[in-house]
Amino acid sequence: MAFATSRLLVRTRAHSAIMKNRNDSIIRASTVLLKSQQFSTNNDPIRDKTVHMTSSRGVNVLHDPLLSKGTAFSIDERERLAIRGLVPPRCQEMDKQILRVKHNLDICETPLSKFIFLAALQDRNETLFYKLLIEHLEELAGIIYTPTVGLASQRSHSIYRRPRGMYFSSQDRGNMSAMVYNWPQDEVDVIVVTDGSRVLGLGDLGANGMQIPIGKLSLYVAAGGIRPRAVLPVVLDVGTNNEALLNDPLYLGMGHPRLEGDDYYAFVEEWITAIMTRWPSNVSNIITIHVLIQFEDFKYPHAYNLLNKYRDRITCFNDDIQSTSAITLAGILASLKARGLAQEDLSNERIICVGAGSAGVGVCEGIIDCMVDQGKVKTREEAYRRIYMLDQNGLLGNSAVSAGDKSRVMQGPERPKGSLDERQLCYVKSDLPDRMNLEDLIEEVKPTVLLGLTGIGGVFSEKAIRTMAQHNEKPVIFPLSNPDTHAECTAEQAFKWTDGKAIFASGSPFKDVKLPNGKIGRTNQCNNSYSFPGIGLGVVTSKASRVSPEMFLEAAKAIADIATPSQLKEGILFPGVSQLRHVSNKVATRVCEVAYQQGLTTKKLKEGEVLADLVRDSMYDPEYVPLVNHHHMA
Ligand SMILES: O=C([O-])CC(=O)C(=O)O
Ligand SMILES: [Mg+2]
Repeated sequence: MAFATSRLLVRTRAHSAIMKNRNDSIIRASTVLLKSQQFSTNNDPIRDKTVHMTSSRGVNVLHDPLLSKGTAFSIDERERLAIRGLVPPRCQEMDKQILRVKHNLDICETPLSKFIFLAALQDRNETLFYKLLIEHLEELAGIIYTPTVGLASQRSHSIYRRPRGMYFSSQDRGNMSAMVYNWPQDEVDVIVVTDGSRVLGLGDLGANGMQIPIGKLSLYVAAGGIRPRAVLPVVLDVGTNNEALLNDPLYLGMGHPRLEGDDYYAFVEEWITAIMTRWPSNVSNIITIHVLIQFEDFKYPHAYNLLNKYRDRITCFNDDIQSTSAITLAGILASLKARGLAQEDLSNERIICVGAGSAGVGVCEGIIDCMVDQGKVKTREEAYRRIYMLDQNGLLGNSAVSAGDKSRVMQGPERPKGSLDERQLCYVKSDLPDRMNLEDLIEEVKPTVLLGLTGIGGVFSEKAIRTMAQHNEKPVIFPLSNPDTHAECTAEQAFKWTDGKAIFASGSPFKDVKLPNGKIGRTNQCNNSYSFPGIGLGVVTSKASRVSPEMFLEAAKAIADIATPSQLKEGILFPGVSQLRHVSNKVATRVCEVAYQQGLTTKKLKEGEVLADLVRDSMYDPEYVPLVNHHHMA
């Protein structure tokens, strides 16, 4: 493949370009980082690190979560930042602080109370929050991210404490280009934005959807090494159609039905224009300040329409369509190896995808891209024949659309219910009974892989899964909807109904299952958290101007290559969530290579510089650095 042959050359060029970028970004940073030895930092516990220059003093330092160290300020710092006497006398090191916060977290009785505790910690001291998160990533990802973030989103208005991120609402139309200057950071690397219209598999949660960008960006920092001060969570509050929220006096979003049609797209356009003015992306190859926009949890078909509208204009991607696709493809590729097959056998698979929304269609497009890339199918049409897609009415068949009738291919609410758009149309199977149900379809086509992207808990019936097991030595069962309560089946069910033969992956975490024969049924978390942090890190590090489909394809291959043969044999497809930083590093390196290969960045690399090292070195590590006040310097 082309990427492989030129990788060496790309490495050297890419590296020097990125070094220059880093220097540029350090110089233009509003808060300047300098070597500590250049200043008198007498008795500072931390030497040989950078210092952080700030214009803040006194309580403003203590109450800024990006600056605060809680009880860890040194005597020197207390003096020069005018906080002497404002904190308890003992200077405590971070490991002691970690002991305290972990203990306080452990005595929280419910996942939701842990969520609230962690949010409060993040609002007090981000460095400590990220240290704790990284040290206990596997345990805490399930709190700040799926599944608990789902519950926190549903309750967001009643557990509200402090604001985080930015809200743009229907009453802000005409003002967004001024509002963006209310955000205090001049440098933003990643924005995650949602309109709250399809929060995980939970549907329309309006402005409560804010918890999702916050959670995703926490993973961007913890797993992807993006700097905490360079992330911005955003909600576009265009109203909600959720009656319960509209009638709830505590709800904090706009109390009207969603804007749709032209009003909706004009709203998003105004927001994008405001963002691009405040943090311009690449302008005709002259790379200026750069921001990556991740669209998150937009309902179908808005998710696709926005992606298609902006993907060639700005640096953006849609997480549910593209990163879910990358990780699911990685799971299927790894499962081929786990079944003793080669990754190149993908085109021989028969795949059923239950769910035809943004995630379902996105996942299948990624699989098709890979089949075409492997060259075993001649055309995309041939690849489409390997995938059977169902929506809530069964197999996509003739009745939903009289094939070729483009007049029915419409977007948005105007589209007649039950009809398909041009993306879903590709999967219509005219040679099978129309609207066949899942069980009959499995019996008929004997699929090797069963994917669930419906958002509806329990749609994989016992009969469906048992039939999968009849036809496969190792049936691949991926109930991918989030959170766990919306998974198409549980891990217990998948292993029980396949007599322990399943290769299992879910969107939200499930515990391994003890099988009656004493063996362990291994569960895998096939969640886009394996892909988006690394893709973002790669784009930010390489300063790529666009996020290309090849980046997702290469990310999938990189992730599929991580599990060892013995892990694969046991049914382990990915390393555990505790290894996310390692996975992100690998993904980001591959993404950088693609960026250089495709000419999506113009920065030069120095001779001999290695891209993988550069990615690793650019990752944020939560450690306290000495704080110095501008006035003190003068
Ligand atoms: O957030 C997650 O766990 C995965 C995701 O993007 C979704 O389900 O919408
Ligand atoms: Mg999502």
